[in-house]
Amino acid sequence: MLTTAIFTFVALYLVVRAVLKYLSGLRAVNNVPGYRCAFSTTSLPGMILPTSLGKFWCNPGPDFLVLLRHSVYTTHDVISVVPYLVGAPEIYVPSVEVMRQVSGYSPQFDKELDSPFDYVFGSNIVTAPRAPWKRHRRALNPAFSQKLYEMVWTETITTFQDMVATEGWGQQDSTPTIIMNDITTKFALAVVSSCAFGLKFPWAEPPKSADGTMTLQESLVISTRDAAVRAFAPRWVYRLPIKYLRDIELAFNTIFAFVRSQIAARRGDVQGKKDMCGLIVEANDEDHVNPKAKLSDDEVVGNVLVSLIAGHETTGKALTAIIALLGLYQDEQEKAHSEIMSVLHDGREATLDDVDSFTHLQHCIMEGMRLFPPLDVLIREATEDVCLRIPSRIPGQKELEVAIKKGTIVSVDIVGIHYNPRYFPDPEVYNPSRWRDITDPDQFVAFGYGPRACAGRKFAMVETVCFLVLLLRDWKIEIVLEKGETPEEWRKRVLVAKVDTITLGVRPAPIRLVRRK
Ligand code: HEM
Repeated sequence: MLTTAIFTFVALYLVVRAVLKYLSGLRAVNNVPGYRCAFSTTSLPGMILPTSLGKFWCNPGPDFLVLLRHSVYTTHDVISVVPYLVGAPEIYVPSVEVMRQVSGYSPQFDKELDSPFDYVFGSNIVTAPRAPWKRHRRALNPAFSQKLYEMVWTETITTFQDMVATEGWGQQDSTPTIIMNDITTKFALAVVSSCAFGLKFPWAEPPKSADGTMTLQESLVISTRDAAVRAFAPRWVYRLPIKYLRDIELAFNTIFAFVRSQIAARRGDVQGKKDMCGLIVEANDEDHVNPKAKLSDDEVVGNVLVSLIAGHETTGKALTAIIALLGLYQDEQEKAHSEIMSVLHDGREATLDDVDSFTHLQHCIMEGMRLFPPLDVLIREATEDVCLRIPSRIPGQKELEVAIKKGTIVSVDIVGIHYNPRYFPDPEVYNPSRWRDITDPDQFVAFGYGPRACAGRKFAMVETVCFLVLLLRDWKIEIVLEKGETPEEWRKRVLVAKVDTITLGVRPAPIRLVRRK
């Protein structure tokens, strides 16, 4: 009897709580239409559970914007997600104008004040809200210097040569089928490890976990993909005999052991190298010269870890999409090749000073990142009640004013902006030359906007340009079709965007390199 009464009371309490949460969520987003579901997309369960938009069970999850980009915004300029169980109410907008309002310098918006990734990785430059972020940024800013970009250029060449030699492509006229995703992520990790941490990463022998069962790259892939599980699951679950959970435990142990060993080595290094890792460790010194840039022990670990993650997953995924598109659109590849040969007409090697001369190549890169931006949203939280001014998708219509409440998450939808026909006519078409006529630099949102824009933008661009110059100068990229498959069918099979908790990329992309005569 008593048990039934307690059960009924608890059930009633939960239902009332859910209804109140739901109603207050609707008020917070000013009743903007959208998805009504148990979990918000930025909550841990919302991130872990797959996207499902059924009538009886709705979880927008990580993929809904990619899946619905053709339908959602054809009828709405803004949508909301209102959860009744876990998470804050959310607004999504595919608008450059709103991005300026939300991701600019306004104190009305900040990064999420309680990011789940802070629990997993430690407070860091990427996820920290404004106040601690200033310290993080001061500590890391000096690392992003001309010296770093020179190192990125040199390391990209060295790693490229190591890759070609180790893979045995040097002696061949044509390579076997390559799954580009595997190559590019490993490549980007090798470059960032070397430039940011001074850790050489031989192509044949990538660093492994202490027991030799997991490479550093595998542990980073799992740590990023399953960060939400790590934040959500209690520690005891990792003792269960479930391979998936055991792998997560091993991945996190490997990555934390690696990062701590790098930090310890730097502390013992009296010369103190001024690369990214050296600067982060220095900012933790007892007698650090600038107290406004001092970092705690956990912040040191957090920053080293996210620099590794931010510096390789994104670049690797962007490179795969760009290479796959160049393989599919041979005319654009030939234009990029001709440009490279004309810049290097006297047969010399390219240098960092040449980067700006590869205009068409840069447009191919931007167009690839427009179609497949490695980060699909800029997530901010309203720090006070605020009115969003949202332009209409219909020419001549008045802008919409949406009053949202403090605590609402406002996500600037990068995919939505990059596929918005107001900014990019025929947005589905791969057309690198469109960038010749685009005068507003804010329309390219792949690296974010405002004070929190990507600190590694130049790092990534230098690496990507250098990689593609080396590749396209000597090799022709060809897509590998299945038996009876047409290039259009290959496009539909491979060039499909998928979000892996944090980053967006294409499906496994089979290509072949054919040596240019
Ligand atoms: C194609 C490659 C890359 C893409 C598309 C990319 C994209 C982005 C975006 C969109 C943001 C802003 C997130 C926000 O506003 O919420 C960001 C921030 C950041 N990125 Fe990147 N990134 C790339 C490569 C890199 C690299 C190579 C590094 C470092 C080596 C890096 C380091 C950072 C850092 C430190 C931040 C945080 C900046 C701050 O809040 O002050 N990124 N990135």
